[in-house]
Amino acid sequence: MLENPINTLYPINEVFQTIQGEGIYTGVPAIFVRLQGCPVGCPWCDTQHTWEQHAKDEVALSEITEKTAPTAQWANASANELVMLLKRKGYTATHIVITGGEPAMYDLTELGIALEQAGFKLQIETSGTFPLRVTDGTWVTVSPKLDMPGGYLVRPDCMKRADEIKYPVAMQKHIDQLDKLLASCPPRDGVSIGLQPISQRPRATELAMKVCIERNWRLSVQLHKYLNIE
Ligand SMILES: C[S@@+](CC[C@H](N)C(=O)[O-])C[C@H]1O[C@@H](n2cnc3c(N)ncnc32)[C@H](O)[C@@H]1O
Ligand SMILES: Nc1nc2[nH]cc(C(=O)O)c2c(=O)[nH]1
Ligand code: SF4
Ligand SMILES: [Mg+2]
Repeated sequence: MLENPINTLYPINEVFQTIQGEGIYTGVPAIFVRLQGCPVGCPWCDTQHTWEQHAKDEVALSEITEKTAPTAQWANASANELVMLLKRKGYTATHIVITGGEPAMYDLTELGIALEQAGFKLQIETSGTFPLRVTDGTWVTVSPKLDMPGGYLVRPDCMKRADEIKYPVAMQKHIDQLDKLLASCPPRDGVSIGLQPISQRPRATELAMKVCIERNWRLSVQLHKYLNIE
């Protein structure tokens, strides 16, 4: 097999334009490209329809942009096909968020180069459990996943590459887990750390606010869920 295949195909679950609802870029208009497939298995994951990639769910790329509800359907697209699709759609956002599923399962270099050449700024949302293959200019948001059923470990190299850490929390145990991770795999100096309450639970939000104030960390509330947008 070629080391660096040209025309990598990416399994695309959905493409849509909205407002970034999480992390440092909250509020920024963004095009989301959601890739299919994730083996990490977070029990509270809000995109479980992306976990499995079944052949029976493969559809044409044109069907992906017409989705009106979340489904497990996906379509293969090359980086160039995706750029052409974005141009056809006439989106106004210049910020692209590659998410999933777990997008770091795929080599995103070719996709990043094509999108950057087309004038877009890239951000990836990742659990930090797969080696990152992204362009140097890609903004990397690592949302570490610890002790999840899939048994994947957070990688120190992902923690070092992170431009932002965004940790989902519901209880004190999660803060303790994060503290341990930060001690063993420290991010670079000055990297923003944010806490994201799991599923808008009031107790989770209270805990996240309290710890953010104590530590001078950022709160990430999944703005899109309060606004009822995608
Ligand atoms: C669906 S994941 C996809 C990207 C990647 N697999 C990851 O976990 O970062 C996108 C973001 O949503 C967060 N997330 C997923 N389910 C959530 C939930 N129920 N409440 C809060 N955040 C959630 C994840 O932690 C991650 O930051
Ligand atoms: N509006 C909006 N913002 C988001 N930020 C990260 C998301 C994701 O699913 O990765 C997400 C999402 O699904 N919608
Ligand atoms: S790693 Fe991300 S996509 Fe995968 S189960 Fe966890 S939150 Fe969901
Ligand atoms: Mg989401």
